[in-house]
Amino acid sequence: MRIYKKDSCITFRSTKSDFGGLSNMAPGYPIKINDNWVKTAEALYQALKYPYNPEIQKRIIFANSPIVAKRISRYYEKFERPDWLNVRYKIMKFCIEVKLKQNINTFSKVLLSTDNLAIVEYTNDDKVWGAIDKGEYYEGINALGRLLMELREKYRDAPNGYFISPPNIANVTFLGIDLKENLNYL
Ligand SMILES: Nc1nc(O)c(N)c(N[C@@H]2O[C@H](COP(=O)(O)O)[C@@H](O)[C@H]2O)n1
Repeated sequence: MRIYKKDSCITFRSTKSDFGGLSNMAPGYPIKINDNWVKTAEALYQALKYPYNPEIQKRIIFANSPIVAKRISRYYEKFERPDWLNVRYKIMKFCIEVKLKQNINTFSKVLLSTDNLAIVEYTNDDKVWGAIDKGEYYEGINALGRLLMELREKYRDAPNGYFISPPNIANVTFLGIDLKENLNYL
């Protein structure tokens, strides 16, 4: 669990706020995977919970909004890959890396606009991906904020040499295509 003093971090929550582009729910950062457009990083992340079920993946990525994509995903929870809790951080890292790779000008601008401040996803109740309000500070694992900070450093260190690779885990499959073998989305 981490503590973030309010005066030394930037937060995001609503996709319409100043740093809203950092949210996985933010529109305007589409991702193309092997001829299939995925509207948000959230939809890609949710779809990758179901590598063995392309039909569920399609329902998720064709959802009208990322919130609905997440809701549909939750509905099919019992079909989630069994190792999901062990691989979810690597999958999330991959999703935001691809988001940056394919939206390099726009997303890098939002990311770099955070300077060196801590990035925190402020939530009401999700102390895993974000952090909750504790008065003068936020408290949570803030996994998404931390992955975004890592990504910011990686990109800032080598803006012209920003390369990514698929996660080093089994079964990263999207609509029947193994993303570790077919790399044309990179
Ligand atoms: N719908 C929603 N409301 C919030 O307040 C949130 N903080 C989030 N978080 C995002 O949901 C994703 C994680 O989903 P799982 O719980 O692992 O299915 C991730 O993108 C969080 O940033 N969502």
